[in-house]
Amino acid sequence: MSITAQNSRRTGDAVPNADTVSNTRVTSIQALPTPAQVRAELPLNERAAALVARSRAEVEAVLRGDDPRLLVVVGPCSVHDPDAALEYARRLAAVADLHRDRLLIVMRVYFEKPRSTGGWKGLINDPHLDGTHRVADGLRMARRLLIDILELGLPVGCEFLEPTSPQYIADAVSWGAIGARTTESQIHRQLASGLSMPIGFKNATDGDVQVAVDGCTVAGQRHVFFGVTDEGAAALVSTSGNEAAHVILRGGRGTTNYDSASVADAAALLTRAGLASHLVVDASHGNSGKSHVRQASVLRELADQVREGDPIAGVMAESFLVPGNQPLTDAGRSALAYGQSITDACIGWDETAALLDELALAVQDRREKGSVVPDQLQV
Ligand SMILES: O=C[C@H](O)[C@H](O)COP(=O)(O)O
Ligand SMILES: C=C(OP(=O)(O)O)C(=O)O
Repeated sequence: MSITAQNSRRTGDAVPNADTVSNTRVTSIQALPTPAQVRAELPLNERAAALVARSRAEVEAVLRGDDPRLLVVVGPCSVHDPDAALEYARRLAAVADLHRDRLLIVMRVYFEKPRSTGGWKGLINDPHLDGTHRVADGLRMARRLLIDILELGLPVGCEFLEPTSPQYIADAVSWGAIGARTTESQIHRQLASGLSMPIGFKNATDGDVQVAVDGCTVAGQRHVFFGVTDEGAAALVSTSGNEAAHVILRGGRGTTNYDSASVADAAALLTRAGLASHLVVDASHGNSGKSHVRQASVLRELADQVREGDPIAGVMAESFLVPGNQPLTDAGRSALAYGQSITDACIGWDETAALLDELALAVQDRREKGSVVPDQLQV
């Protein structure tokens, strides 16, 4: 029986039956192409796979303190226009190459947006920005863009939100995040335990860091949970645990936690949990009050903290071609300015390039001072 038929409230039915009690609030269910189909349409070539494998290992080495560089995850808050994201990637690839001895730059390429109170949920969920939710198009557009960016020699980082979306794209991803709104979710912790790349857990939106530490602990364990096969059948997934889970400090509602004392407090929580104390700090979100202007000054302060030897293995920033952000209105894509965020405000390209220079100098100074991130001593 079709969902529509199941949903019809048959007022004449005196006795509920299996059809009338199921899916009463579901308006449609549509099949998607399977992960295997989308991956076969848009395969990862050997060069791209080698870059993914190498950059995942490099990120892990930076997080352990075995690689003295600073991880920098930088890019738009969200991708809404693949052409603009690719133009950004071309510019970033050149800068990443310039700073490759001091910075390990991973482009932030976020396709899934967890929203506080609703709104556009990202390119995969609504790729045409018009409420049509052509998710099959979104999955293909996302995968195409990841492959194009890898072709430039640039590794990519994503947030993982839908539990089954990684099967469509995760082979092209070198670093991942579980966001502040899902960091306490068992489903996302289980997911992280099976993901192939290092995964950062954000502290919660209220600023609680312990939930992110717990996220790392749980993601490090083995799990068995519901999933789908590459061919789209219901399945049981067993995982080995992700030993490269780490904490991302992103501030909270009205509070920041990027300063040296907060970083030290978080490192102590990790040590108490028996985890390595390496950290990533997000200059955006709660740490900047979502102001791109403030975000740039937070990054400058973080550069000083790196220089002084704080246990900061990586930083994150939201940056795009044009500074600031713009609303997505009913006029949709046609009314948007090119290269400007439609979610959080981003630092513009010129300032981003200058900030990356400053971070590279800070890493150089840290090295010359001989200070190292603490895990280099502990692991
Ligand atoms: O990074 C993006 C946003 O901060 C996140 O998706 C939440 O956005 P919202 O608070 O505007 O919904
Ligand atoms: C939603 C994001 O961050 P957070 O989970 O820290 O709010 C994001 O980085 O897009």
